[in-house]
Amino acid sequence: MTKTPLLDTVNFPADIKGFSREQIKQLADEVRTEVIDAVSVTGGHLGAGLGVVELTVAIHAVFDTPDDKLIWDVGHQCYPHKVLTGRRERMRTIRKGGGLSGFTKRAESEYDPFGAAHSSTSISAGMGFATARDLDGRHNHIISVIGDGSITAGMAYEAMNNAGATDSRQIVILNDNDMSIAPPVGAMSHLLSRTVSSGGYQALRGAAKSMVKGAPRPIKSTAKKAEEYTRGMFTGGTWFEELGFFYVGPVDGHDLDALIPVLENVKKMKDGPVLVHVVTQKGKGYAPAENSADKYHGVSKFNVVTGEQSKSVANAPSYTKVFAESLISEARKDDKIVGITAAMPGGTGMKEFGQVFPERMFDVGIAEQHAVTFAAGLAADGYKPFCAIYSTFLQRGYDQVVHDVAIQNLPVRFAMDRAGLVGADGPTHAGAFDISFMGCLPNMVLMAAADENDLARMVATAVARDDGPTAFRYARGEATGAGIEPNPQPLEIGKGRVLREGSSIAIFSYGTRLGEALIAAEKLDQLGLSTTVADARFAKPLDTELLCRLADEHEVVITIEEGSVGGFGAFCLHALADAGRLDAGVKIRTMTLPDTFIDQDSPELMYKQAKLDADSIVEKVFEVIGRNVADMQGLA
Ligand SMILES: Cc1ncc(C[n+]2csc(CCOP(=O)(O)OP(=O)(O)O)c2C)c(N)n1
Ligand SMILES: CC(=O)[C@@H](O)[C@H](O)COP(=O)(O)O
Ligand SMILES: [Mg+2]
Repeated sequence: MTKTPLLDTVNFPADIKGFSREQIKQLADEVRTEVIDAVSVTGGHLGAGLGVVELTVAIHAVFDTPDDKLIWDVGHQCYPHKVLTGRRERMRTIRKGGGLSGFTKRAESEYDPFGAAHSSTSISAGMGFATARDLDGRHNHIISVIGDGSITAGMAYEAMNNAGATDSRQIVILNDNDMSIAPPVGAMSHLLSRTVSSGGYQALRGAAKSMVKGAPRPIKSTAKKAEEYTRGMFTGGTWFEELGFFYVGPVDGHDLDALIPVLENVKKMKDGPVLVHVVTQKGKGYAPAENSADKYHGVSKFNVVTGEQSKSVANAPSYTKVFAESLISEARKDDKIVGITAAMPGGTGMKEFGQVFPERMFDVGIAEQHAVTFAAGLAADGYKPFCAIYSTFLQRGYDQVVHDVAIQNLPVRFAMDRAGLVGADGPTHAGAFDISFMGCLPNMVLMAAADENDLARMVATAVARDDGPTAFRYARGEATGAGIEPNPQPLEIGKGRVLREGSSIAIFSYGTRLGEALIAAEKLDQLGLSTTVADARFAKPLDTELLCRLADEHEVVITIEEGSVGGFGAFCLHALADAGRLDAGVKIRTMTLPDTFIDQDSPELMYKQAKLDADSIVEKVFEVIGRNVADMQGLA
């Protein structure tokens, strides 16, 4: 007998109330189908969401969102949550310009009480909500859902350490799918694996419902403590119990007959933090995802029937690939070179490096703070660590960059991928600030690659620099197609390059806006404004000699960068001021990312919105010389 579709009747979680257990199971199946279909059209994060379909439906069925606060860690798994919270109709706009965010976002829905995208924040945020509730005398529930990868990051422990010492009710659901983006690493992962593979868990699986049926806070009787430890020894919960959490689990996260009673009982618990250990499968319910190594963590558009993903035609290698191959080439000549990643071997290219040098590649888990100081320790003892962390995620380890690397002047090399705007991941992932936050540090050498050849040379430059820290940034995606010279040589530190000589306008570029600068120069030439284009290559030390020459020999100087205010342009202004060039009245303008956060779109459209494209450069020049394009066209 065909079942009446239920998802069409569910706009918000309140519509699930009153559903029978069988209807809830059917709804979960329909949500899974909906997510697969939507992501096949949009691309995006798939595996994580498929793994929490049942958990999402169960949470919304048992708890009363949005009064009960549901906080997703990272938020890449929130697509089922968005389907059930009034956003089903917009799912096919996800990660598109003007569309839904690919992560949870406060501004988007009252069902998203806290935004995410960077991992491991949910328990801290949850404790904030729980404390506010307690201070207000309210009684709503706070539920944080954090993955087994995300719980390896330091701030998750900071939060558990704090929460575990209070009696404030907070529910932490540990979504354990034995995956990060890559297979998980570290002792916590081993602990959780032991838990789930233990005979105790297997034996308890059938008893999950009764395990906490009406379970009050553990009576501190010997018998009860013995039972707790027994359970803990079987199920690994002891570690969490010792931190002050009432541990429940492991529970099969796809078995709604186990999950719902557990959550209903947890909901009745009266005081203190509870950790519910839920075991799920990333990619669950979609064979191409279940059978893939990365469980379809992040996908492009795909054929639902075959699972085959659409491939974009690349005319040039990605910057990531150029970095990986350059580092491998350098490491063949120098056995002191080691590579470090914080749970992103694939995205950073460290996976390729590790395939060639398995004993010299270290994946430390989602632990950027640790990654930086781990690298500092290696550098202090004679190694050449390349710490490959996306610009945005390096923000998580910034004090370690200052305190453990820069102050001690240790030769750590920072490979900052995803510099600038990154497109679909939006503002949380933009590499917008590293020029500012790295360039202000004494001892730091800071570079930006404008093409693949310069990236290869910057890797060589970083290898060669042993007398202090070096950082270099490069963009997400495809390089320019300029090619790479054989045996790329180190750059002369602090020296830029001039790509075209003019006499009226000078564009001083840092990073991959160089391409737009060259296009703008052609346009300006045609309009009678002879234009020089120079690539700074270094934001620190700045090529002050070249900059002063540009200021002395041109009417207008424009600086441009894929970074926030307070970066390359600011450094240029400092240098010109100190060299007395500003007294001389040179007309200088700095083109940076706007002092706002830019929502997701294609990178091209985002840079147009940021006014960092060729037409905007031309516009800026005309603004400075007080003419409009029409006048000048008359001159050309
Ligand atoms: C601070 C930070 N570092 C790295 C990332 C990149 N990242 C996104 S999801 C993910 C893996 C998360 O694993 P887990 O929490 O287990 O979630 P799952 O994908 O398995 O559901 C990583 C490393 C991030 N979002 N934030
Ligand atoms: C959710 C998350 O933070 C990662 O999956 C990130 O989206 C990867 O970014 P790239 O696609 O640029 O590697
Ligand atoms: Mg996981």
